[in-house]
Amino acid sequence: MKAILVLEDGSAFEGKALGASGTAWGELVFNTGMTGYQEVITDPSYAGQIVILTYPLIGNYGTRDAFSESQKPVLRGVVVREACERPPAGDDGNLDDYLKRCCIVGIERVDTRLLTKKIRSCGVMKAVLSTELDVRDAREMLRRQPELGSQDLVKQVTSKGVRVYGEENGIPVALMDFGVKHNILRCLVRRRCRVTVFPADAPAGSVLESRPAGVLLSNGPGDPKKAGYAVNTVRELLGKVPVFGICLGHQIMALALGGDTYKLRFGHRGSNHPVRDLKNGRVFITSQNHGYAVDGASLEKGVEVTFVNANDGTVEGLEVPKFRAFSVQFHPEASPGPGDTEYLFDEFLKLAGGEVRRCRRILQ
Ligand SMILES: NC(=O)CC[C@H](N)C(=O)O
Repeated sequence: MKAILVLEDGSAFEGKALGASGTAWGELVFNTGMTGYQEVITDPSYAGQIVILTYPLIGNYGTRDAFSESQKPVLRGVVVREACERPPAGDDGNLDDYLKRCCIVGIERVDTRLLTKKIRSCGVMKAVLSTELDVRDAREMLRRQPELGSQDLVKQVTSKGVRVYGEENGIPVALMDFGVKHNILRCLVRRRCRVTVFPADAPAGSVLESRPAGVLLSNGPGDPKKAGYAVNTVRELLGKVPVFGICLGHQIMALALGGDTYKLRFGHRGSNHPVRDLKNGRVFITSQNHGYAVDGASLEKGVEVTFVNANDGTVEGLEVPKFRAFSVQFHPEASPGPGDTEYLFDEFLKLAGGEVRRCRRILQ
């Protein structure tokens, strides 16, 4: 079956249908990771987006439940050069079957290099991916769609109620779920945390009532400014309990501290983005997936920049010693990508552990 991809700039591409049939529109972005396609496809931060996977062969080691970063993918579509039809035996099906099962439309046999270069020079844009429409109808549909940045996508992916993970007597950590990737939970549980997951609109009072030793602000989709309710909550939490923000959590923390965020032209999405630790000059290779960034010039005194992107100099990390709070734009939980910065969970637990000791002293 044939599929088409029509871009906001009027260009149209024809390829072979991959996954479910149907029509989807979204913001067209690209991810440069060579592996980890299932983790990318199931990352809730891609809500509302059609993702081009730039590595030319995708699906070559099949799919497995264990690779998923959420219950089900919420991205709108997938674009690849070539999808492997017959991955090695023992996997839970090929990419085509997987996307069909998840009702996600895709397209293959399109020039992903050309598409990526287009986005790199013109910036991210809206696109329609369809197995049903002709190019004219797809263009017409595209004209009627709102800007993605105008929507609160966190509401669509956050958990509905409070959930608890990990051992009963573990370090109590509260997690604000803006669209959390499973591996963040795994990284905490592996470190003997008892994680209480709160919906994005939970009030600060309820979070503090769980007596957390630290609060983790998760990754998530969309423009951080559209989650104003979460910014207010984080403003109330700061200073009362150690805070660690990851990606959207980092951006929300920056807004809560009075800073500003802006949209990048085409974002950072991939598994090999170098960041420089400003404390010691060390460079780490990180996993990234973001379209917005914190404006370094907007930060008030007392808010320190800890990491910068070694490619474009954008802000990659913040620290506020007086609030025992820090945050990173990249993904220390990786999945996909290198685990170089997983040590940041240990740093967080050192801050939180301090809190546990402090609480014990007060209780004695
Ligand atoms: N992975 C994330 O948390 C992404 C954060 C935000 N939605 C952005 O695109 O910048």
